[in-house]
Amino acid sequence: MISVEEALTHLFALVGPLEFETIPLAQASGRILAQTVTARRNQPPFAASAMDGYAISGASYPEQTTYRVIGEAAAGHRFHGTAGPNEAVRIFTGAPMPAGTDHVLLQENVARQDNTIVVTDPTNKKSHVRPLGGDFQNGDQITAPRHLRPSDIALLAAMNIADVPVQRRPVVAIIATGDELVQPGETPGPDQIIASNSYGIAALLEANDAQTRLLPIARDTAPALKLAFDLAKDADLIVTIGGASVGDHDLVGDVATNSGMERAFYKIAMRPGKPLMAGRMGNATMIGLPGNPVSAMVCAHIFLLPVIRKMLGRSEAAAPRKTAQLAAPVGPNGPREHYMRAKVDENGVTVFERQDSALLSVLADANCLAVRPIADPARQTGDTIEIIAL
Ligand SMILES: Nc1nc2c(c(=O)[nH]1)N[C@H]1C(S)=C(S)[C@@H](COP(=O)(O)OP(=O)(O)OC[C@H]3O[C@@H](n4cnc5c(N)ncnc54)[C@H](O)[C@@H]3O)O[C@H]1N2
Ligand code: MOO
Repeated sequence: MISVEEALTHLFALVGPLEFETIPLAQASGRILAQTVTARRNQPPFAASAMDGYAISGASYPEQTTYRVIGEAAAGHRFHGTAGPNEAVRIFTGAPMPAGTDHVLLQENVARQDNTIVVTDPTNKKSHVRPLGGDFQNGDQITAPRHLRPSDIALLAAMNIADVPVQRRPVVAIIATGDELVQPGETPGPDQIIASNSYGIAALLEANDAQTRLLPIARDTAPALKLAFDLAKDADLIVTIGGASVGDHDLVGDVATNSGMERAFYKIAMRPGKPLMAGRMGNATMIGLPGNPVSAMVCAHIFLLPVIRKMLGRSEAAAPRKTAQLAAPVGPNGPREHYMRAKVDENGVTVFERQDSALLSVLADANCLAVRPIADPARQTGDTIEIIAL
């Protein structure tokens, strides 16, 4: 058995960043910017009014209190003349500042009669002008890699970048295996249960920028598994669930090898998740997850997500850990690194009593995994422990 750390090193060696693709801006939210992009314009492209009011020359103000209104500038429609020292141009928010002006009197601060305005409140001395390029300038960059949030989409749009280079999302084929499984919504036979892992894992991967394909459930026969691998061969990553252990019906490893998988490792000193396997299969990476529902989900957090992140062009990094204080004692750990279902809140970390890797209800109650090193002794309330957020 190898350590979790060694397994991650093997996995990182199996995958590299995928190529980028160019997609329309409207589809780019949530994607990872793959190439640094450069603004080819200034924003605003002209000095612009920030308020509705009257544009004047600030040099004369506030001594000058009366101005003659000589025209109008609106957003999208500049005033083409030049304002003299005691002249004003009616202006609206977003309009280019007319030649000869550099200051906007708020309309609330003047009284207008016909074509004359009189300043009624000279205390407001702000210019209310947005300088040319005050937001961004020609040549300013958004640096890759970057997870594009809605505010980035707005900035890209303002920069007039209509097509965005983003990292291609890895395609992950998910194969649930087992004679006992039926799909959610179907009627299980007396010895059957509902396939849950594939749905949980697909949800987790989709939330982390992968595209998932849920393949039909593969029965516990070599031809059924072989067919599943054939169907999955165009994926970037093939994830099997179950059939990974040592039972007579655990055929995934053998069939994968017969289908051309070059194994990188099998079995890790981890709990849950011991019978994990991985290797290369044609152009794809294959990861065989254990069937126990919590084992599969925990392995997805600890191994699949870092692999997906590397495929998306991010640096090689294990699931991020934080430290927290125990809110209740925990017993000693055994010979495998233990990822215990736990809850963290303002009182600290409480490790759940029931840690069987079949218990999805316990996993759903957990908001973190408390990580116990190999042979970690019993720990007391207040001791520091590492956790991984779920
Ligand atoms: N003699 C030994 N037995 C087992 C060992 C061992 O070392 N020696 N390891 C145990 C550990 S640890 C695990 S984890 C499991 C993993 O077994 P498999 O990967 O072969 O998984 P299955 O046997 O196919 O299934 C285990 C369990 O999970 C249920 N399952 C499977 N797939 C799904 C799915 N898609 N959705 C929901 N539930 C699923 C399946 O019905 C079984 O109950 O092996 C131990 N045994
Ligand atoms: O290692 Mo198994 O994955 O404990 O349940």
